[in-house]
Amino acid sequence: MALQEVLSTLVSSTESMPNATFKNSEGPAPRPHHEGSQSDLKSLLLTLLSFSALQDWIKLIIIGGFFEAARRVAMSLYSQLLNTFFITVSFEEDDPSYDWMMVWLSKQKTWNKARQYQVSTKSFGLDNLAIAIPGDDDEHTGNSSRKLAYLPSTSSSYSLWYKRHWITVSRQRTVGSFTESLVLSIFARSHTVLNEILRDAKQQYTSSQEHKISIYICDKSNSWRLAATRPKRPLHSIVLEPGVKELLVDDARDFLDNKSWYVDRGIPFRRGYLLYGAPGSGKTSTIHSIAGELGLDVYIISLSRAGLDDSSLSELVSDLPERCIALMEDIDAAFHHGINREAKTNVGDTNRRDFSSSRLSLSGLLNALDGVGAQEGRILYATTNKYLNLDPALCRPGRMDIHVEFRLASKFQTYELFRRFYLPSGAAEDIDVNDEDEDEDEKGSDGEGSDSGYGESLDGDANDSEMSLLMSSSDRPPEREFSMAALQGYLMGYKIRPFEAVRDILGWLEAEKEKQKLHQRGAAPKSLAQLAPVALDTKSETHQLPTPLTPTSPIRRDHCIDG
Ligand SMILES: Nc1ncnc2c1ncn2[C@@H]1O[C@H](COP(=O)(O)OP(=O)(O)OP(=O)(O)O)[C@@H](O)[C@H]1O
Repeated sequence: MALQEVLSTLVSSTESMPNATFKNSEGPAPRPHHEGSQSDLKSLLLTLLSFSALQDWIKLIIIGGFFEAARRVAMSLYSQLLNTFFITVSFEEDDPSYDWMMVWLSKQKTWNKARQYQVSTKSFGLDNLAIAIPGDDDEHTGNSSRKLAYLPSTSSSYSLWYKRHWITVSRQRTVGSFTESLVLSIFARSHTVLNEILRDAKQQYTSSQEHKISIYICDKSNSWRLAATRPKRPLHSIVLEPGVKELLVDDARDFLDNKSWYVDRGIPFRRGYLLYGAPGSGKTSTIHSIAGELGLDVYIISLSRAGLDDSSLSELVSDLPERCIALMEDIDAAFHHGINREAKTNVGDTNRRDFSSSRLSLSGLLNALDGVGAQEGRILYATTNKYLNLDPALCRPGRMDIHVEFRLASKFQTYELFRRFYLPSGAAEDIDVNDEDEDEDEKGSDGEGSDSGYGESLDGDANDSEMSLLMSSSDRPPEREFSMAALQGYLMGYKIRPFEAVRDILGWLEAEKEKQKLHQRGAAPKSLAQLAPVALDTKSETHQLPTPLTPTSPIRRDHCIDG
C-alpha cells in the first residue's frame, strides 16, 4: 500500500511539474532524449525525498520493523518454550554415541508404523545380528551376510514414546559438512529420562560387543573412526614360548590397575611395547588377542599414511581415549631408510628421512609418543621386522618399555600348533601348555563333549597322545626355519587330515626350501610363489638380533612396574 502511494505520488508530481524549462517563445520544441531522462530522474529523486514520501518511508520501516520484531519474539518464545519442556540432544556421526543411538532407534517398535524411513544394512560396528527387522528369516540363524534395519530417514522427523515421554527424532546434515547428526527432543523437564536412554543405548550396544574388539582408524579429516569390530581372539590360540603371553598380559593389566602409583611418583602414565622379529611369527595376532583379553579397543596409527605429518600425528595421539591400545605396525615403514639418526640422507637433515608420501620426522614421532600432548593411560604396541634399523631414542624405556622378540617357529611352537589345530573344537582353550599331564585328562572329556568343528571328523581319531607321537618323529619341521604363519598355511590344506599332514610334511619342507632358494636368487617365478604360503627365511636378519627369548627369560624388561 505504502509503495503504491509513493508510486502514485511520483506519477502525479511528475505530471504537475512546471515544464518551463522546456518552453521557449516560439512554442514547444522537441526535447533531446538525454535531457528528458535527466529531468525525470531528478524529479523522481525530488519526489522520493519530499516530505510526504518521507512520511511513507517511515511508515514502511515502522511496519516492517514491527513484523520482524514480532517474528523474533515469537521465535525466541517458541525456543524458550521448547527449552522449558523439551530436552534437545544431538549426536554427531563421528562420535561412538551416534552408533549407540542408531542401534537403539533401530530396535524401537515405532519404525514398524513409520510411513517414511531409511532401510539400512549398516551394522554400526556391531555384528550383523545386532540390528534386524522383525520377522527377518535369518534373524536368529545368522545365515544372512547382512541384516536390514529401519532407521529414521534424513528427510523426515519422527515421534516416539519412551517410558511415557514423547520424543521427536530427526537426522540433520550440517551444511558444507559430510557428516550428519541425530537430534532427539525429549518432552521432559529432568535429565533422568535422557540418562536412561543413554544408559539403555550404551548397554544394548556394549552387550552385543562383549565378545568383540573395536578397531579404529583415522579418517581423511584426521579424526578417529570405527573401522571394524572383530571377534576376540582367545589368548590360548597364540602359541609362543611358555610364559611370554602371560608376562605381556600381566604387565599390561598391572599397568592399567596402577594409575595412582604413576601419578604419585610423577611418572607419565603410559606403557610401550615393541614386538619385533620374523614376519608371520604372531606379533599382530598377539596384540589383538591381548586387546580382547583386557577389553581394550585398538587404534591403528598408520605412520606411512599419505599426508601424515608431525602435527597431525600429535593431534591423533592426543585424541586417543584414556584406556586403549594404540598400534603402530611396521614402525620402520614410515621412513624409507629406517628410523635411525645415523642413516644418511641427501638433504643433509639427519632428522628427516625420505618421505615421499608421509611427511613425518623422527622428532615428530618421538614428541607424539611422550611429548606434552601425548595421551595418558594408553598402551602403545609397535611392531617391526627390522629391529636394528630403529633409532635408540625410539626404543628407550619410557617410549618402548618392553621389547619382545618373535622368532621363527621353535619345536615347541610347531608341536603346539599341530596339536591345537587337530584337537576337537573347544578342547584347546582348556589346555595349559605348561602342564602336559593335565592335558591328557582334559582332552578326553572335552573331546567327547564337542558338538561341532573339525575335531569330530578327524581321520583315524587322532588324539593328543597320537599327535605327540607323530610330532615327535623326525618328520617334524626343523627348529627356527619356518614361520608360524607358513606352518599354519600348510595345515590349512589338511584341515581334517592330521596323519596326512604329518606324512606329507617332509615333501612340503623340501618344496619350501627349494622355493626359498629360488627366491633368494631372485628367480622365483610368480606362479610358484603364489602356489602356497611361502615360509620366509629371515635367518639372515634374526641372527643379527639380540639374544633370542628363552623360556626362562623371555622378555627384556627395561622398566618394570613394582606396584
Ligand atoms: N605364534 C603364533 N601362534 C598362533 N598363530 C600364529 C602365530 N604366529 C603367526 N600365527 C598365524 O599366522 C598368521 C600371521 O600372523 P601375524 O599377522 O600375527 O604375524 P606378524 O608377526 O604380525 O607378521 P608381520 O610381521 O608380517 O606383520 C595369523 O593368521 C596367525 O594366526
